[in-house]
Amino acid sequence: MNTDLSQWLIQALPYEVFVLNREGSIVYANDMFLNKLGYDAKDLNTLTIFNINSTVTKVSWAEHWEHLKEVGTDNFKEAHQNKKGKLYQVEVFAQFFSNNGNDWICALAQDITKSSFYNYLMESTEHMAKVGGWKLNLQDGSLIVTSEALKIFETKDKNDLLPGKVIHHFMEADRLKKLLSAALQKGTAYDEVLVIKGAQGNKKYLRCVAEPILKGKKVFKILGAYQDVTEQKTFETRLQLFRKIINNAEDLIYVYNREGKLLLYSNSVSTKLGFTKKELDGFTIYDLDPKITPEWWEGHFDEIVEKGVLRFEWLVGRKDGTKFPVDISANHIFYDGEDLNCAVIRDVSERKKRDVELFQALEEIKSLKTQLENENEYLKDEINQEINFGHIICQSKEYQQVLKKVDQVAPTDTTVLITGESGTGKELLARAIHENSSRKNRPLIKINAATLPSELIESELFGHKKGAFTGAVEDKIGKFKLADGGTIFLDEIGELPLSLQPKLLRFLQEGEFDELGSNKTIKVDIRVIAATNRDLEKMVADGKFRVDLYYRLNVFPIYNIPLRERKDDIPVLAKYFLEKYSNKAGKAFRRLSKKTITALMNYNYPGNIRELENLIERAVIIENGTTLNPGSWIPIPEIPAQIEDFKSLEAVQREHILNALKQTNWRVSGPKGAASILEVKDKTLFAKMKRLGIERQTNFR
Ligand SMILES: Nc1ncnc2c1ncn2[C@@H]1O[C@H](COP(=O)(O)OP(=O)(O)OP(=O)(O)O)[C@@H](O)[C@H]1O
Repeated sequence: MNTDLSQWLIQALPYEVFVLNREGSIVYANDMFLNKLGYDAKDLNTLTIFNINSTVTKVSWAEHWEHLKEVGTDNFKEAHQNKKGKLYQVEVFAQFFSNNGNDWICALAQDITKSSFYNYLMESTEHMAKVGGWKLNLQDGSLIVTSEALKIFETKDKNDLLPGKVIHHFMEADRLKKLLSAALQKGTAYDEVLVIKGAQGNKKYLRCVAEPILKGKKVFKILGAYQDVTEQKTFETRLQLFRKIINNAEDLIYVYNREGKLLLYSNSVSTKLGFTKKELDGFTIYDLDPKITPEWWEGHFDEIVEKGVLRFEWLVGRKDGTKFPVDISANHIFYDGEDLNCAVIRDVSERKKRDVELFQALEEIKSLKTQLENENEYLKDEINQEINFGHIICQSKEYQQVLKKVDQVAPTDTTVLITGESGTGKELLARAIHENSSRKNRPLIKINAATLPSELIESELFGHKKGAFTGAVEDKIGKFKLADGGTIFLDEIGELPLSLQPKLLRFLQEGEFDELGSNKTIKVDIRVIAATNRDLEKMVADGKFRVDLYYRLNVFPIYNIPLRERKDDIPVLAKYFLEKYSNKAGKAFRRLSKKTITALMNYNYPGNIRELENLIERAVIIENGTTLNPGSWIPIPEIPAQIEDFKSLEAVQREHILNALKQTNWRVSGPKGAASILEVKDKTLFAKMKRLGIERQTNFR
């Protein structure tokens, strides 16, 4: 090769060519070298390796020289610096020459800045975006894949990514197979997210994209990419899950900003409150709760921001205007540069209802407990009184008639008035009525108006509140409340003070009363049985008993006949009492002698059965043996029609006139008047009435 040709060749090569001597001086360089580094040919006298590569030192150059001398050639990458100081990357091919005792290194350098930077950039970007590319040439079947694509499939063999093989990485292999064959055969592009299984069995979501390139109608290349979107997908799935949780929540979930605008809400807000989503989308807190003012909201929002979370009770309104109680937990969230209020609202209607029910039940239990305690107290007192009820002894036809009435009225709720002399067994009848009624499992409460001081009767009957009067140091439950559900037995009703009669009347009419010192009306369900040994009709006539009350009580009267009018009962009663007191006293009496019975039958018993009972009790104490014979204890029969039994003339007249007036309904004059019946002049009768103090009791009739 001649010198010109070799010179031309060196200049024409697409490389920077330069020759260096042992000292590192550049003794020759082609134009490309000079141009690239910004030097002239005349600079070659002074230019050294140290000018173009600032990292080379004298020592490293000497080592490099020796190394090349030994190995002959070498290939490496370096950074060259141009005259202005700018660096660029080069790939160098260096060769050691020796000629006539002169040694040189000849180097060929190529600027690789562009290719290496873009490669680096591409690789880093692919890695950051987790995108691996591939290109399939259908002409020769060759496949090019990027290193990131291999990483995604966790393989080193690019052939693993050939269509026939890559499908096996996928969990839905058939899906990808279909997509690939459509791309290969018809040139159909695709962009889908599919799942592969990683080496550790972990799921990876891949976005698979393919872009076929066609020549005419024929597919000749396919460009594609796989992107690992597992993170996004997991995030997305989690987001969907959170959304689902929020939307399925029973609780109402709202997110508001400071202006009160509703930014987000759970489905329950719409379903529970009755607003459409369209309505809610434009809502503010003020639309949802018109009670809220901007000042309140501002203060509330500040408090949430300050405290992080606030819990409180509230009433939430539905679209139809109804409201329900809720527990609210309002949480502060700082999101996207903005303070938000995320409120979780729980409907507590059921709980509140249960609380009220529980409270009511507790109150009921409390009141039942007090009632039971009171009943218990009462019953204890009753037991101490040793009343012998349940043993109604009867043989006479007369008394059987009385008991028949008891049988008839017992099952009803009708008010009963038992009249009769003292000791005839009125209380026994009252108990028999109660025991044979549906109320028998509830108490029979007895109150005797004759045994109580009149000022205490009202509180005893109706109860009082603490402080109702001086001495009322605590609440007292009245007998009426105590008897709720059962029967009240008002013994000696004739003794009830006139002042209290209206209150009893109100109870009989309405079934309600007020406790003393309370304006709360109490309603109870009670059957009333009253008893008296007094002539109530006369008391009415005398203005001592209210006529309206009398009629209310006298719904079903039972007259308890005196013992002298049912003498057939004397033998059986006497035997019953003999056994009772004999047993009690530990005596041996078994029977009464005929004489005793005759003697007992001859007596009239003004004290009725109680008197007979007392007699036998006394006899058992005095006498001994198995048969009770007459003794000092036998009462002497009364002498009938004693002088003191006669009424005065005035009393007889008074009674006679009153009877006539009752007949005429207090009409004195006229053909149907009392004067006409009594065959006296009107004037005479008026005068007599005045003298005898007969006055119509207009307030009761
Ligand atoms: N048929 C009867 N069989 C057995 N004992 C009776 C009978 N009738 C009354 N007694 C008894 O006679 C006594 C007096 O009866 P009770 O107290 O019921 O009379 P009362 O009419 O209510 O008297 P008072 O009007 O004085 O209150 C009681 O011990 C009662 O048990």
